[in-house]
Amino acid sequence: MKIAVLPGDGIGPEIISEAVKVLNALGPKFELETAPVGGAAYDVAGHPLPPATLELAKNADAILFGAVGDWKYDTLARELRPEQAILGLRKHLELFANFRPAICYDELTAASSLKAEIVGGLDILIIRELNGDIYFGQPRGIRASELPLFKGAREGFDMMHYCEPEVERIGRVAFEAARKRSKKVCSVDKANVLETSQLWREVMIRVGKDYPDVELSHMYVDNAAMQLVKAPKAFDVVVTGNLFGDILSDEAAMLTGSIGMLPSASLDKNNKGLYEPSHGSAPDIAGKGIANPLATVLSAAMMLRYSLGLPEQADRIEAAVQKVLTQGLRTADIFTAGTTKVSTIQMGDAVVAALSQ
Ligand SMILES: NC(=O)C1=CN([C@@H]2O[C@H](COP(=O)(O)OP(=O)(O)OC[C@H]3O[C@@H](n4cnc5c(N)ncnc54)[C@H](O)[C@@H]3O)[C@@H](O)[C@H]2O)C=CC1
Ligand SMILES: CC(C)CC(=O)C(=O)O
Ligand SMILES: [Mg+2]
Repeated sequence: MKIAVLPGDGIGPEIISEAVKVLNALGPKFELETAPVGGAAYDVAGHPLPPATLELAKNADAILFGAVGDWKYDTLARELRPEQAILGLRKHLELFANFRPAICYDELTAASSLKAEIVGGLDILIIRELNGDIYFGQPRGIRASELPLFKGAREGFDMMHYCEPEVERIGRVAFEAARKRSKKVCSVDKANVLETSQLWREVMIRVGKDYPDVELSHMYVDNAAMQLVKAPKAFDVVVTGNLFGDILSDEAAMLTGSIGMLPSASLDKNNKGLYEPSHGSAPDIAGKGIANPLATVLSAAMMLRYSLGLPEQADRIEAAVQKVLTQGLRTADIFTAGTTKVSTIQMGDAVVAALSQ
């Protein structure tokens, strides 16, 4: 089984090293091939997603991705920015279905910024559409305005856009996922204002008729943002577009204690996938050895389950993560009084040790 390993920038290489360490300790032999991506690729090849990296990703059975981006690339032309690498991979490989499970481990309720009774036992699944919306819509750009009131002033514009089949396919993914959980889907949109969302809602209702056993509800995104911190356990599967899903999943991350705990899977229609933590490259803590590698380790577990057909190995990793948390080991982002602070590498080592305990 061939895994493309793309560490990227910032904390990317630090957290990927720990996930690779865990994969190598499992038993099954994986063929791991590493390639530069993001700013690291721009530095060596002049492009954030060089053809060789894209080829490797296309030909692998799965992709393990760290994170891309750094402030030092912020002045580059948009097409050369590191973020284009992850957007490009998602688009080229048609990874349209992004699974972001937000689970609050009992041991981490104190690490959440919310009260324990609000987040204790939380287990929700955000399903974010990943190939459309305002992130990919055309036209977009910055130009001189033609608006009478602002004529000649610079204006920025991005097209929010969804085609009916795009909404339908992510809707089906969400309903199927809900069937394996508590049979509830909440579709989040802004249908009171946006045409795109009106279409989104109409399609969700139509697709929902094929899943009479699943309860479909709808919520405007502003209310969803509020309900996520008010009563997050009222949700089960949340399905939403690219932009709203990006924002809501970072919000949900804090319910679990830290964004360093939130893994993700980005899947195509055949369950080929890219696996990455939900967070970014965290340049503010890069190189300090304090990043939490667990979101990446848990993403590797999702990879074994969804793309590589090794659910028992995925279970082993998840059980090992549970064990290190029970042992009281915490990176700085989830540290609370009475627990033991460990580095990125120590956390990875502890997960490896827990695999055989
Ligand atoms: N998929 C990707 O590669 C993504 C890349 N980015 C890029 O990452 C860069 C930084 O973006 P930000 O908005 O700061 O988001 P970020 O997610 O990188 O960081 C936000 C905050 O969370 C903390 N954090 C993130 N991951 C952590 C971890 N594993 N352990 C402990 N703390 C962690 C950071 O230190 C920071 O304070 C930007 O260039 C952005 O474009 C952002 C999101 C996704
Ligand atoms: C860096 C962006 C392209 C995406 C992002 O923030 C995310 O996927 O969570
Ligand atoms: Mg994001």
